[in-house]
Amino acid sequence: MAIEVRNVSKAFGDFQALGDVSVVVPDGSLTALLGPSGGGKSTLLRVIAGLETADAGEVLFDGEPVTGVPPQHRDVGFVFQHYAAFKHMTVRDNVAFGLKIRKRPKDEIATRVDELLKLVHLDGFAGRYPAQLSGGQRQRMALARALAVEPKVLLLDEPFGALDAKVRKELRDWLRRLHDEVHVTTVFVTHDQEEALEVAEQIVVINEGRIEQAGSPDELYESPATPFVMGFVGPVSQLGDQYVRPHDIDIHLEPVDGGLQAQIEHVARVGFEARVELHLADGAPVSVLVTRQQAAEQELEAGQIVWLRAHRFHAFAEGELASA
Ligand SMILES: Nc1ncnc2c1ncn2[C@@H]1O[C@H](COP(=O)(O)OP(=O)(O)OP(=O)(O)O)[C@@H](O)[C@H]1O
Repeated sequence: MAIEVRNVSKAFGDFQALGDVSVVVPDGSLTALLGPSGGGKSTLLRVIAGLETADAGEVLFDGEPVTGVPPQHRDVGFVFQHYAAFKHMTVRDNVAFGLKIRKRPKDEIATRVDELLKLVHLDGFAGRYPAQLSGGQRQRMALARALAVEPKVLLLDEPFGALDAKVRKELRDWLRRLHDEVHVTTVFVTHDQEEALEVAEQIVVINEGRIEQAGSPDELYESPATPFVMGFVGPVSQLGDQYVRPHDIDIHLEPVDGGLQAQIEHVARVGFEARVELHLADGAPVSVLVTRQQAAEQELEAGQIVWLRAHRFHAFAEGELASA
């Protein structure tokens, strides 16, 4: 199901959490709402779910306004960061819950729950209780439970936020594969740019209640609309009025046309790359990524004076860099 958010505003008291937000989530897509804490991501997700009412604007599901439709009638599955499982119920019963209250036939429930447990790789865990699962397994159970009633939309609010880095990474890959299998329109909230870039087909960058940019991971990385987006989706340095990715800067040992003089502070060799930290004449820090081979050929070392010139850069009329 396609979702359209049209000119939605939402204030809490005199605080504007969302200001005239418009965004389209294509049918069957996997979309990330990405941005810093307090930017309005959860509020937007909750407005889509019907858990918050917008002050102005509307949400449309497949072209139909859903204003006034309560959450339970919106056909959405919802998973939060801290998933509240029924502790006294087994994994099987937790997943079956939505189907039971919809009074589906018993054998249909059994078949569907088996399918879902397999889908989330918990087939061996049906008889366990939530307390006997790891955090990652519990979130997978939450997803199975949300998927059980075949929602048209899956809304995930930092579903892996409370888990450690390694488990998050596993679940990310898993969510991506799951989406390839079931294709339900999915919107997930994250403040982690790597998570958004790796998992999502579309990323909506939200900051201070406004949409900075919506696009594919490549579009955001290659053609950021604002300095905020550029800084939020990847490392960036400023050379005069140019915003530059570290791998788009060339280091020259002699002065070059348009080159800026800089001094090397530190050279760190990481894998097959070398990260060169420098500062410009005015003291501004710059980070450059070169191949290890280039660092060796140029004999780059701390203290050295070099000249920097970008072979690719972005310039913006206005705006400030995000500090991600
Ligand atoms: N029920 C509420 N009452 C008052 N203020 C609220 C309420 N819900 C959210 N806010 C405020 O609205 C702003 C946006 O909150 P929201 O949760 O949407 O941000 P977020 O981008 O999801 O941030 P986070 O990543 O920290 O969850 C925040 O400043 C928050 O304090």
